[in-house]
Amino acid sequence: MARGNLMSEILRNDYATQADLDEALAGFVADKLAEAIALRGKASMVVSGGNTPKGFFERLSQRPLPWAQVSLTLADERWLPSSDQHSNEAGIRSNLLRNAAAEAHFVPLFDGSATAAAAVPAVAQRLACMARPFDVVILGMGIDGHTASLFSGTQEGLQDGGDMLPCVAVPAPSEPNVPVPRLSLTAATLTDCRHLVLHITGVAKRELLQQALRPGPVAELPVRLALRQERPPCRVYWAP
Ligand SMILES: O=C(O)[C@H](O)[C@@H](O)[C@H](O)[C@H](O)COP(=O)(O)O
Repeated sequence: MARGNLMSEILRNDYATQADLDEALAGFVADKLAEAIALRGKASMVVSGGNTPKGFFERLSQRPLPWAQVSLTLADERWLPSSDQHSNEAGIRSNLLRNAAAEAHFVPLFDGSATAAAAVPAVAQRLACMARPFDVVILGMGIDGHTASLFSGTQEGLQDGGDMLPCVAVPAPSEPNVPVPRLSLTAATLTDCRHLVLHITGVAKRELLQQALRPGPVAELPVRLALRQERPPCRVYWAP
C-alpha cells in the first residue's frame, strides 16, 4: 500500500514489497503514456539500466497500450554491444520490449562506434526524433549517488547550457559500478520531462536518499539533479 506524502520538494511513494512497487509504478507509467497518446497521439519515455527496474519492466510490458505510438530510450548505456550481459539495451530487450510492449519504438544509444565520444553526434541526431519534453523519465540511483551515468567528481553532463548536446561520453567509473565507458543523457535532457521518477530499493539507498536531500553540491551526489526538480517534482518510488 502506498504512503504517498509530500516531503521536502519530492513526492514519496513507499511500498511494503518490491512487487507492490513494480505494480504501482507500471500503473503510473502506463497511465501517463496513455494520457500522452490521447492528447498528442504519441508518447516518449526514458528508462534506466541496472537491476532495479527488471520487475517493473516485466509488469509494464504487459500493459495494454497502443505501444506502436511509444518511443523509448535509455538514460545511459555502458559502451558494450547488446550481446554483452552488462549492456543496458540487453536488459530492455529481455524485460521490457516483449509482450504488448514488443511494438514500442526503441531508440538505442549503443551503435557500434569505437568509442562513446565518437557516437555522441549520431546519438544526438537519433534522440531528436523523440517527442520532447519526454512524457516520462525513470531514473535509478547507484549506491555512490550517481544517476544515469552521471558520476560524482565530474561536472560533465551536469551543467546547464543552451547549446549543449543532449548526451555526453563518460569515462569508465570505478567498481562496484560496471567499469566500462558510458554514454549518458545530460542532466538538462533527463529533466526535460512531464513526469520524473526515481526508482530505488533497499535500506542503504533510502539512507543515501536522505543524505542527498540535504543541502550540498549536485556534483557530489548527482542524484540531486532529480531530487531538486520542481517542474516536474521528482516522484520517489521505494521498497525495501
Ligand atoms: O547503467 C547504469 O548503471 C544505470 O542506468 C545506473 O544509473 C543505474 O540506474 C544505477 O546504477 C542503479 O543500478 P542498480 O539498479 O543495478 O542498483
